[in-house]
Amino acid sequence: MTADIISGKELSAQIKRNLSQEILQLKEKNLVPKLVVVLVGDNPASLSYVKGKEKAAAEVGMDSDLIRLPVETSEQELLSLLDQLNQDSSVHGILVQLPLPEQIDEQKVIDRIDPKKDVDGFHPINIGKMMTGEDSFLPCTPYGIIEMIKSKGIEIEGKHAVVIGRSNIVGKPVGQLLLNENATVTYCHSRTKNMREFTQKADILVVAIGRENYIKSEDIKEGAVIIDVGINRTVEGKLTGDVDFEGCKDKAGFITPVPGGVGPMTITMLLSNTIKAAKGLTGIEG
Ligand SMILES: Nc1nc(=O)c2c([nH]1)NC[C@@H]1CN(c3ccc(C(=O)N[C@@H](CCC(=O)O)C(=O)O)cc3)C=[N+]21
Repeated sequence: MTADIISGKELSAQIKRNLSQEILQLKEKNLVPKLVVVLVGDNPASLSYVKGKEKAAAEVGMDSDLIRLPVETSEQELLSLLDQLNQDSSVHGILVQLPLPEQIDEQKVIDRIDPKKDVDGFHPINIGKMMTGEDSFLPCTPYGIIEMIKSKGIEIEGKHAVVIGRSNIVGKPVGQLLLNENATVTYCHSRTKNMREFTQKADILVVAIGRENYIKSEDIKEGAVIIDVGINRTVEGKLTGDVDFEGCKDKAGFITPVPGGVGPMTITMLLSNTIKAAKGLTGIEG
């Protein structure tokens, strides 16, 4: 079998065309959705992601601001900035780029963002609503993954979905969203014994472990849907995922590439969430 490649780049381009249209309509009603990204420190990878977010916002005609703070910023300073942004009615979406320097408690920061402006979907209120299936901001990477699967008309209901990784930003929420779509979900992680017994049974395999070439063709089931969330830099500086793409592409039914897969979709869902926030905060519809 030769896998159908799910291009996050192409799907993103399609979705962004629709988002641009929606923003034009909102602008006619004097609403310009605005995203503020806060970056503490100067980690090069973080800076590169943040630039990607700004570029994507500009592409769809959204306003965005990047607030850069020095690496020695105190927790209190960051919390005060968030209070200001929460109060500022011109700001609809707030994203604090993670990870944060060690003197800052990430959970405290996430908890301080107004849940109505929490376009990352990391606030406990939004996580709770996601679990009960209420309308909420969905975390961007998991949301993008579900959209990628659905874009190919793949049925999720009744499928065995296996998630490798249990982080709060990817593993846990993607499992929850798959469960909301009526999949049977198994979580694997660093303490799982005989992980291959699980991965070989997966109809849908989501890999978010952060290790290059972790999943090889012998680890997957023929025809499976393989979603690669990994972003690893090789010694040569090349970007690769957690899946041996070349090895798996002749066995999988569907597979996502890195780059050009889940990454671009993460940014696109962030834009979508920011439009949702702008509409929710103002009551204006497109
Ligand atoms: N509060 C917060 N929210 C996040 O959403 C968040 C974060 N912190 N911290 C870091 C991770 C990582 N992340 C990526 C987004 C896009 C690409 C992406 O577009 N990648 C391109 C390649 C980009 C390149 O060449 O560097 C691709 O896969 O094709 C990657 C990674 C968002 N994150």
